Amino acid sequence: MFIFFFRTPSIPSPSSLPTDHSRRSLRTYNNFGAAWEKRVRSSARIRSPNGVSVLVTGAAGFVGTHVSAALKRRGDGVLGLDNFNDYYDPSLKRARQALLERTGVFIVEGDINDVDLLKKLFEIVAFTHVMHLAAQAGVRYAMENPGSYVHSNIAGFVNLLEVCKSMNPQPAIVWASSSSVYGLNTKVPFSERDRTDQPASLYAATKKAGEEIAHTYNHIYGLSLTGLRFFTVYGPWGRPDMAYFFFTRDILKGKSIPIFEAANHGTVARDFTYIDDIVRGCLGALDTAEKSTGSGGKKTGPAQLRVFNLGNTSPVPVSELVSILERLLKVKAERNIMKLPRNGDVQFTHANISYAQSEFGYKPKTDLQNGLKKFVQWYINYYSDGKKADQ
Ligand SMILES: NC(=O)c1ccc[n+]([C@@H]2O[C@H](COP(=O)([O-])OP(=O)(O)OC[C@H]3O[C@@H](n4cnc5c(N)ncnc54)[C@H](O)[C@@H]3O)[C@@H](O)[C@H]2O)c1
Ligand SMILES: O=C(O)[C@H]1O[C@H](OP(=O)(O)OP(=O)(O)OC[C@H]2O[C@@H](n3ccc(=O)[nH]c3=O)[C@H](O)[C@@H]2O)[C@H](O)[C@@H](O)[C@@H]1O
Repeated sequence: MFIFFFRTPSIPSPSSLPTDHSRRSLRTYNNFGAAWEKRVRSSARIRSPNGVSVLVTGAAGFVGTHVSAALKRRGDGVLGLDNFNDYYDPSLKRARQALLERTGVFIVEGDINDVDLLKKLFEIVAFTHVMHLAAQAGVRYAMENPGSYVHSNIAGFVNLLEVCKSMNPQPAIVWASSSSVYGLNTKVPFSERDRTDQPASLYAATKKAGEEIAHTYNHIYGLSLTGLRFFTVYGPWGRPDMAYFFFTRDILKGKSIPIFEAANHGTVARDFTYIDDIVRGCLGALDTAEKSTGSGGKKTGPAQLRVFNLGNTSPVPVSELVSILERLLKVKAERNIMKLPRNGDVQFTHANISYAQSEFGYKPKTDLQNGLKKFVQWYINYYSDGKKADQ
């Protein structure tokens, strides 16, 4: 029996989303006017004595919004860049944009593949850092739209690095890799020294490729590069394509939810990590990033190259995630236990975070129960007024 205690929200399911991520040209974005340049400058203005100026790519995304807001709060100059693609409900990205605008962060609408736009942004602002979070995320969608992963995670990353390497001075770059690079690795907890040559999805393969590409640009051009392997991040303003988000929606709708199980009733588990912990990790990585050592495409000495796990260190079975949601939502889920399909998912993840702990004191503080409580509160509040719920 299902108990509905408020209006059931409805958001699009990932499978119904369009697969074409348009590549609009620079001109269609309405960039480059005097008013636009003024907004760019104002957003990137440093407001505290030790502040830095950061270009945040993927700023209208889940992690990008939280990181941009945190940087702005402490007085850094922050400029966002996002192409607002329709992988999931773009109105959620617009709502995050509105939230950031209220704090003084401007998001330029554009693609990281647009070299002219990137150069223009660096011409206006001498960014000290790039927080690169723009990517095609999601492990399962890679089977539907592989090209979008190549476009954003490989071509887009290379484009961004090409522009950064030719700057004088070059910015330091902190960017999002993924726990998915551990792929079929069975040694737990996952350490940065473990093998990452068995990706289970094209998404993971593009993130692993990103780590190798980072090595090349560090080696040849002296770019300072820090990759962050996030572990299944969740929280308010999250991503509708992720299980905790659409499980919430479907439990409330009374729709059955597919829960994956490994062979012989093996547990599928994730090291779910709360967004505030990830934000602290991102800022720690940024604050300890050393300067790049090149300028105008020429390296003058060795530069920093790092990769960190940012996880929670306590994996939780997906069935337990569902039980927590049931308690928080006060609704019983209709569970459809399914064999883990070969769809890009791995059976479990578990982070060893000692490296991030030693380098910048990373220490996750929020357990899944408390983190989901905050997510559910946000979800109910966000969708309760009928806001764009039926797209
Ligand atoms: N959320 C997680 O659990 C998780 C885990 C591991 C790694 N990551 C990585 O962290 C980063 C942020 O993830 P998220 O969860 O916030 O995802 P997200 O999809 O919410 O954010 C990514 C943003 O980048 C934008 N974008 C995509 N391609 C672009 C392009 N070519 N040009 C400009 N903008 C583009 C999207 O519109 C989106 O707003 C991604 O690199 C993702 O791969 C996320
Ligand atoms: O940590 C990471 O690197 C990755 O974390 C998440 O990927 P994932 O852990 O697969 O997160 P979800 O898609 O939310 O899945 C969470 C769990 O639910 C399970 N699941 C998912 C979907 C479903 O229908 N049923 C189900 O049981 C998955 O097998 C997985 O164990 C993000 O979606 C990726 O972008 C990110 O790179």
